[in-house]
Amino acid sequence: MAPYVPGDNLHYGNMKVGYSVDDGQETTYLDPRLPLLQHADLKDKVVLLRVDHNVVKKGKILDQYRIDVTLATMYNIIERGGRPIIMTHIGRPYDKKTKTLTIKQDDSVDAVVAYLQRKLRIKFAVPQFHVTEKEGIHDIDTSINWLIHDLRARKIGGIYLPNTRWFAGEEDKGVNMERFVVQLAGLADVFVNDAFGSWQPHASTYHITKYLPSYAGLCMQAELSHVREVLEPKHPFVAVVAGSKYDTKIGPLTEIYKKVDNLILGGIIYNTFLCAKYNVRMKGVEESDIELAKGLVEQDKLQKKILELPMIVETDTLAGRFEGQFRTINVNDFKEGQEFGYVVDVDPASFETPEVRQVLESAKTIFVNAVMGMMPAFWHGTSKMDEAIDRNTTAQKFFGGGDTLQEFKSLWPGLYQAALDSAKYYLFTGGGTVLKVLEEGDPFGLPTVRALIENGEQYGHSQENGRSSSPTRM
Ligand SMILES: Nc1ncnc2c1ncn2[C@@H]1O[C@H](COP(=O)(O)OP(=O)(O)OP(=O)(O)O)[C@@H](O)[C@H]1O
Ligand SMILES: O=C(O)[C@H](O)COP(=O)(O)O
Repeated sequence: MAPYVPGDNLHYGNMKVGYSVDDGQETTYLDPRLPLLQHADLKDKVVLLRVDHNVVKKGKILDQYRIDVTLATMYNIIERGGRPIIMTHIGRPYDKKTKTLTIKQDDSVDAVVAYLQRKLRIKFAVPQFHVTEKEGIHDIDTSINWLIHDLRARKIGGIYLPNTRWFAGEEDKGVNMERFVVQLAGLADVFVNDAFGSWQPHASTYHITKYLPSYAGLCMQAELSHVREVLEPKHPFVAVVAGSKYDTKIGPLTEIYKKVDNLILGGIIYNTFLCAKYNVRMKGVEESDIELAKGLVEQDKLQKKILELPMIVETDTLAGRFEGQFRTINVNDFKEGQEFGYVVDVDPASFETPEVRQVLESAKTIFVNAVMGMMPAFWHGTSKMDEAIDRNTTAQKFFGGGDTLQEFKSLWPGLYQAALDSAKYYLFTGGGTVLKVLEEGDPFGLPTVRALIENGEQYGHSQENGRSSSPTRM
C-alpha cells in the first residue's frame, strides 16, 4: 500500500491535516500481467466476487479466518462505488461416484451471511432458485433482477448467492456449465477472484473469466505473494501432507516430493501410502487409490524422504472414540496381506521418536497441510504435531487449509492467535492450493490465476497495459 500523500488543500499553513500510518503490509511483487482489483473501474458497477468462505461444518462456522481475510476486498469494492454479488462453495455436495448433487441446509451460505451482516452491519440478500432433486439448481432465474435493482439503489449492501456447488453447472464441463456461466456473467459488470483456496477450475472460479473483465482481489494477491516463500524455501524443507482429499492431493505429491528434504504424511493419504508400501489393507482405503500411491512408494525406495510415523491408531468404528474400540498399532509390525479396521489417527508418541524429532527440530521451512486424524474425535496426533512443530523456533512455519486452520485454532487457541501476528508463521487460506502451486512450480500457473492473466490480455487491462509495468506495491 503506497503511503498517503496529502494534497495541497490538506495543508493549512505549516499544519498537516492528513497523514497515514504504516499499514504493516510489506512490499510484495506480483506477476505484472495479473490484473489487480486496485486498477478496476468499479464506480456503479455490479461486481461478482468469488471468495473461499468454505468454513461451514454442520451449519456452523468453526473458524472465520477465511472470511475475515476477504473483508478488505469487500470494503475496497464498496468504498469505490461497486455493488457486490458474492459467491463461495461450501463442502463437496456433488458426489462424483453416484453423480448426484445433494442440497443440505448444513451446506448453505446462511451462517456466513449472518456473520458478515453482524461484522459489517450491512444487509445481504440471498436469492432462492428452483431445485431439481439430485441435480441441484439449473438456472439463475430472472427474479434475481429485483435484488439487483435494490443493490444498485443501495437498499441492500450486497447479494450473496447460494453455495456455488448447489448449481448443476458449477463442476460440469458441458452444457450445464456454459448455461450457468453465461447466467452468472449476465448479473454483473466485473468479476473479482479472491478465492485463493478454490484452485479447481470450475464455472465460478475459472470459466466465468471468459465473459467479464476479471481481476485478482486483495486476499488473492497477498497469498500469491507469500506462496513464493514455500516455493523457494530455506532448506531443510519439511512438508506435512495429510487429511482426506486424496483425489486432489495425490497428484501434486509426486512433484512436491522432488522439492522437499522430508515428507511426513498423515490422514487417508498416509493410510493409502502404507497400504501400497506394505501390501496391507485398511478399511475405507480404495483399491484404485492404492494403485495410484504405488508410484510414490517406488519414488521413495531410493531417496527415502518420506518419514514414517510408526504408531498409528486403528478403530473398529467411525462413530467416535470409544474405550476398548480403538488401539495403537505399529507400522514396523505390519505383515503382508494383513487387514486392519479404520486407521483414523497418528499416535502422539510418533512425534517423540528421535528421528521425527530431529527432522522437525532441524527444519528451516515447514509447510503443514491438513490434520493427522479424523475430527472431531481423533485430534490427539494433530495436537502433538502442532506442539512439536512449534518447538522449532527458528523455522518459517506455514499452515494451509480450511480444516488445518480450524483445528489449529481449536486445539491451540493461544498459539493460533500468536501465530497470526508472528513473523515465524504464515497461515494460508488454502492448503490444497499451496500443494498445487508446489506442483506447478509457479503461483501464476494455477488455472484460476492463469485465467485472470489471460483475461487481462484479452481485455487489455493487465498491469502491463494499465497503470504500471513495475512490480506492484500493495
Ligand atoms: N484417517 C482419517 N480418516 C478419515 N478422515 C480423516 C483422517 N485424517 C483426517 N481426516 C479428515 O480430513 C479432513 C481434513 O482434510 P482436508 O484435505 O480437507 O484438509 P484441509 O485443511 O481442509 O485442506 P484444504 O484447504 O486443502 O482442503 C478433516 O475433516 C479430517 O476429519
Ligand atoms: O477447503 C478447501 O480446501 C477449499 O475450499 C477447496 O475445496 P475443494 O478442495 O473442495 O475444492
